[in-house]
Amino acid sequence: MQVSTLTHPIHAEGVRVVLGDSLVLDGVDLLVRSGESVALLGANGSGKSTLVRTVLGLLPVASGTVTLFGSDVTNRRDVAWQRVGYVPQRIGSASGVPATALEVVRSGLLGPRHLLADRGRRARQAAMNALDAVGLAHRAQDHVQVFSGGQMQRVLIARALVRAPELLLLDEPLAGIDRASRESLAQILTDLRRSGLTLVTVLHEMGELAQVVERAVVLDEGRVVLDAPVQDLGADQHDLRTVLAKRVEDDHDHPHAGPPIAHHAPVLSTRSSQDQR
Ligand SMILES: Nc1ncnc2c1ncn2[C@@H]1O[C@H](COP(=O)(O)OP(=O)(O)OP(=O)(O)O)[C@@H](O)[C@H]1O
Repeated sequence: MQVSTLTHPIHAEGVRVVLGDSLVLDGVDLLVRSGESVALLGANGSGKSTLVRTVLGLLPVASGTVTLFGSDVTNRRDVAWQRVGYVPQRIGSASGVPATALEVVRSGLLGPRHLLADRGRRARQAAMNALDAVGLAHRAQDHVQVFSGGQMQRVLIARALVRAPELLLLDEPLAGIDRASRESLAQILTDLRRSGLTLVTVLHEMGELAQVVERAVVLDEGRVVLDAPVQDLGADQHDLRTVLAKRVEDDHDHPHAGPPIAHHAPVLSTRSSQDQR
């Protein structure tokens, strides 16, 4: 049976976003189906975070449409926000008022319709379950100020998971964390994916998340220049510059084959995210 496109977790069509004097997104199409794991890749300033924030209805759309689970994000009251979790680019663990991991995760239940939901045993249990999903239940009462970058990232994921979303968007979850934490994060996201969660992850490069991602959407200067299953990218999928250069060659040889690509290879950093921060 064919599922109506209206119910897809994300459906963006022809999205243009202007910030200041800049056209930051220029006709972006993005369809994310239920259960998919999609990486948004691209160089610094290519528009990845802007696309995520636009999908979340946080930025005005100059033209085009964005729907979340079939509801236009510009009509915020219509959107089923409890179905959507968002993990922003990592905030420093030392910032903000002192709070335990449990308190940070419970804050994920706050919101106009959840004013009372942060109290009581049910909320505590939901927060503990979310901490358990990221392997931090045993640190529930510890202050996040003492957490490492990787542990803080896991707390922020738990905060997004506490409402049991169906779609989780993560902005640069690997940035600035050590290798062991990146591997642990990859395992957590693998488990979440197996549980049926739809994942959209902003990345500079796939790195440890290569096994979690099934589709790569590459942005360059506000446009989608590649949208392809990861398995089609070949063995050298970690080096996107090589992949994209090859795609351009293939496109030249077989102009009608494969997904649409740009006529120039976008410059993508091959350095790790850590190097860039
Ligand atoms: N509020 C703003 N006003 C003007 N320009 C902006 C604004 N926010 C972002 N931009 C510009 O939009 C472009 C895309 O930024 P964006 O943060 O979406 O890129 P990105 O791909 O996520 O990059 P990074 O990996 O560095 O986070 C950049 O050139 C940036 O300078």
